[in-house]
Amino acid sequence: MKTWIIANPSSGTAAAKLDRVRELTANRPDIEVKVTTEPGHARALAMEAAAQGVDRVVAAGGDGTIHEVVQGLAVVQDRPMLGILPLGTGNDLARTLGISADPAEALAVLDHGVPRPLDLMKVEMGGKTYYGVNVSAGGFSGQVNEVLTGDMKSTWGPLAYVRGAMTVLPDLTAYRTSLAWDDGEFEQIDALNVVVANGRTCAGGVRVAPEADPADGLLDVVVVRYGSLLDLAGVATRLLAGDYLGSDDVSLRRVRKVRITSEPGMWFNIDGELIGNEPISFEAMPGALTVIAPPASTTDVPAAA
Ligand SMILES: Nc1ncnc2c1ncn2[C@@H]1O[C@H](COP(=O)(O)OP(=O)(O)OP(=O)(O)O)[C@@H](O)[C@H]1O
Repeated sequence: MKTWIIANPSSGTAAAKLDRVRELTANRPDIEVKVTTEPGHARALAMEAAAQGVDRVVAAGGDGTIHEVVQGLAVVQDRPMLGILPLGTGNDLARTLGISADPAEALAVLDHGVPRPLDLMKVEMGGKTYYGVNVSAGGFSGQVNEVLTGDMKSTWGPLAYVRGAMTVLPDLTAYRTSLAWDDGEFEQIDALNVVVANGRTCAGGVRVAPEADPADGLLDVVVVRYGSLLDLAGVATRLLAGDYLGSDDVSLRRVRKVRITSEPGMWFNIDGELIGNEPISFEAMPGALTVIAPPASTTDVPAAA
């Protein structure tokens, strides 16, 4: 079986781990390591792999790298299987799938793991199409994303999100939000944040969709209502503890499709990459990819550990 590892040398922990990956794969003629040279390169390499009949494409990097690889795989006809080798800061999709951040353990999954279906999210905004694989968030999360700099990420690591949230808190916005659900039903909510999730965590382990199943063919849509600051502090605490779905300010709906418009326009990110603040629509692509996951993947249990 032919495997390409597409590695992003600028991902959070690549400097420390990439040489180890090279070492571990040196005697494997079936595995080629391709190192990206610029943003967008991982997408092109994933498409090239498909064109050359490569069986498995391993995204070696963080969620941004997996996102780029997926942009390539989503648009080809014969999709290679996806593998994941976590070299990022947050590595959130790997957490959901139970893939270790240790290179030797993650590589072992390629030999001993099992192919599992993985849904994608087809996202449309401003006439452009994107494919999300982990989590898309708008509103408060988008505002945090806007203030996050590369420096903040390297200084704070997984805590960068909390640092960013502190910067944004004084500017909390109530978004008059319209949600059109797949059955045509329509809802209006004053929202602080909207999360559309395939995976369970973002920003390095924050459990924004603790019950999401990336193989159920559905999107978990979590809406946090705009409330008093006191309530929001409660939601934030419960969010970090992974039980915010129990809050009266938070609702979860599992759907195939949702279209979201808001006033003012919410800034949305997809898998951590900021895309814009125009109306946005999401549609699940059930089992669009096959991912190689550990035999006992965390998606077998209803909530993340
Ligand atoms: N060779 C490269 N040089 C510079 N940037 C790159 C290169 N290849 C990819 N990128 C960019 O790096 C960013 C992705 O980083 P990635 O998400 O993998 O790491 P991270 O931010 O440390 O991890 P995480 O998202 O899990 O916290 C993407 O925006 C991608 O476009």
